[in-house]
Amino acid sequence: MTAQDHDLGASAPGQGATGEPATGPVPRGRPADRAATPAAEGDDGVEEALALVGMRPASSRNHGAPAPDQDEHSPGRHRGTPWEEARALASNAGRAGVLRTRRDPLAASLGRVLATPLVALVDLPSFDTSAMDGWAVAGPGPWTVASDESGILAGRGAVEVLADGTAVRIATGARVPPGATAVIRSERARADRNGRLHAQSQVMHGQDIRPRGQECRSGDQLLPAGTLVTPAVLGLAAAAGCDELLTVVRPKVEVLVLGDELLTEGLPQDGLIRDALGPMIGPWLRALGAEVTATRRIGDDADALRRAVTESDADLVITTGGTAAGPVDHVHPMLRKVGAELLVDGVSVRPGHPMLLAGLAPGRYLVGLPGNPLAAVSGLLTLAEPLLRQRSGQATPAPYRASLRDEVHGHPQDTRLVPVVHRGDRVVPLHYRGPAMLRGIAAAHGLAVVPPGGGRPGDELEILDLPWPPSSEGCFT
Ligand SMILES: Nc1nc2c(c(=O)[nH]1)N[C@H]1C(S)=C(S)[C@@H](COP(=O)(O)OP(=O)(O)OC[C@H]3O[C@@H](n4cnc5c(N)ncnc54)[C@H](O)[C@@H]3O)O[C@H]1N2
Ligand code: MOO
Repeated sequence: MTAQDHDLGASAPGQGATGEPATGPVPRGRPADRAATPAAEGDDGVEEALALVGMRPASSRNHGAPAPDQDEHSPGRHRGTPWEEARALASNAGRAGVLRTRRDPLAASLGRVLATPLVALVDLPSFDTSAMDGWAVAGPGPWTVASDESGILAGRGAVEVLADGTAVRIATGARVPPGATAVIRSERARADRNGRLHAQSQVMHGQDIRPRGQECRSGDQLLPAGTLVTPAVLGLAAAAGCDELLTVVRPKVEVLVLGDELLTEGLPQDGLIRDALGPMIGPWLRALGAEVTATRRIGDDADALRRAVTESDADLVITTGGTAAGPVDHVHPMLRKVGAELLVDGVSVRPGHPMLLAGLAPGRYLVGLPGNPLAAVSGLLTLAEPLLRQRSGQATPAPYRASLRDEVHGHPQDTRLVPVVHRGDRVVPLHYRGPAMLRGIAAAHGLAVVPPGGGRPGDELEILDLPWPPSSEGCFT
C-alpha cells in the first residue's frame, strides 16, 4: 500500500476514522478555501462537489432548503410519483399473474422461496431422546446397573422396558427406554463395587430427557410460505423428514446496459468511462431473488434497444441509462413505439428521479434505471426490489427505523435515499453519496429514507437494508 493509498483508505479525507469532523488540513492537492464554500447538503450536485473535497456542508446552514441555483434538478421542475406510491405500484405489478413453482430436492432449493409452508412430517424429536451420555434410571436410586456393557446407543431400534430401581448406560441421542424416569450425566453418578449406581446430585424427574414432540408435532407448520430457503431451513426440513421442497421459480430478468461511452475493461480514457452498472446490477438482482438470464450491452442504438426489449422473454427487463431527455436517451421513445404502458414515469426521490416502470405485456415489465450509478441503485431499491419480492414469492419484511446520528439535509419536496452504516443503535450517513458515486453505497449497510426537509440527529428514519449482510464497519462516515 502506498502512503497515498493509506491516507485515502484509513478514513474519509478531512474526517477522522470515527466520522467526527477532522480539524486537520484538507486533502493534498485540494484547494483549502473550498472548505468555506456555502452549500446545502440537500442538493446532490453540491453534495457531490463537497464529497470531492472531503467536506461536509455546514450543518447549521439552509437546512432542507438548497439554494435554487445550486440545485441541478431545479425543485419543482420534475414532480414524479411519490416515493412510497412508486414502491406500492411496483409491488402491485409484481403481484400480477400466478407464481410459478417447482419441486426439487433440498439442496437444489437453496436460495429460493417456500411456495407453501414447511410442515413437519414427524414429531421432533420422534422418540424420547437422551440429551447426555450417562445413565437412564427408573425410579429413585440407588439403582442396580443392567449388565449390558455398551448400554443403549444412538440409532438403535426398540429398547426394552427399564424396571424400577435399575439403570442402564445410555448415549446422547439414544432412545430412552420405556420406564426410565431420568437420565443422569456420566460425571454426576458413580457405580460402587457391588454394581450399584449412586447419583452425586439431586435427580429431577425427566432431567436430560428430550421428550418426543418437544420441538414440533407431525403436521405442525414450521415456517410460512414466503420464507427464504437458507442453509438452516434445509437443515430443519431434513430433520422434519422432508426430501423435497416446493419453491417459487425465480423470475427471469434481463439487463440491458445502454450508453456508447462505456468501456468493459481497462482504464477510462478519452471521455469514455468504465461500465459500473453491468458488473453490479445482475448480481444485485440475483441477491434480490431473480434469475438473471443475460446482461447485454446495447450502446445508444435505438433499434437494437427496441429489438432487445421486444424479443426478450424475461419477466422483467431492466435498462440502465437513457431515461432522461438527452439526444440519445432512447428509453421513452422506445416504450412509446412498443406500446408499453407507463405505470411510473419519474419518482420524487433523489437520486434517481428519472426512474420508470412500464408494463410491456400482461405480467411482463420494464424498469428503467437512470444511468448515474447511485441513481440506478435508488431505482433498484424503489422499483425493482418490491416487484421482484412479489414475483419471487418473498414475504415483505416489516419496515424498520433507526435513529440518525448526524444531520442530513433533505430535498425540499422529494425523498432522499442516503447510504448509511449502523454504529451502535444509530445510523451514520456516509460521504460520497452524489448520484454518480458508488463509494458510499459500496461501504454502506443500508439506505436511510430521508423525508423532504431532511433529518436531524435523533430522528427515526426508515432504513432499507441491502440484500447481503453488512461486511465491515464502513468508512467515509
Ligand atoms: N435536462 C435534464 N438533464 C438531466 C436530468 C434532468 O432532470 N433534466 N436529470 C439528470 C439525472 S437526475 C439523471 S439520474 C440522469 C439520468 O440520465 P439517463 O438515465 O438518461 O442516463 P445517461 O444520460 O445515459 O447517463 C447519465 C450518467 O450516467 C453515466 N452512466 C450511464 N450508464 C453508466 C454505466 N453503465 N456505468 C457508469 N456510468 C454510467 C453516464 O455516462 C452519464 O454520466 O440525467 C440527468 N440529466
Ligand atoms: O440525481 Mo439523478 O436522479 O443524477 O440521480
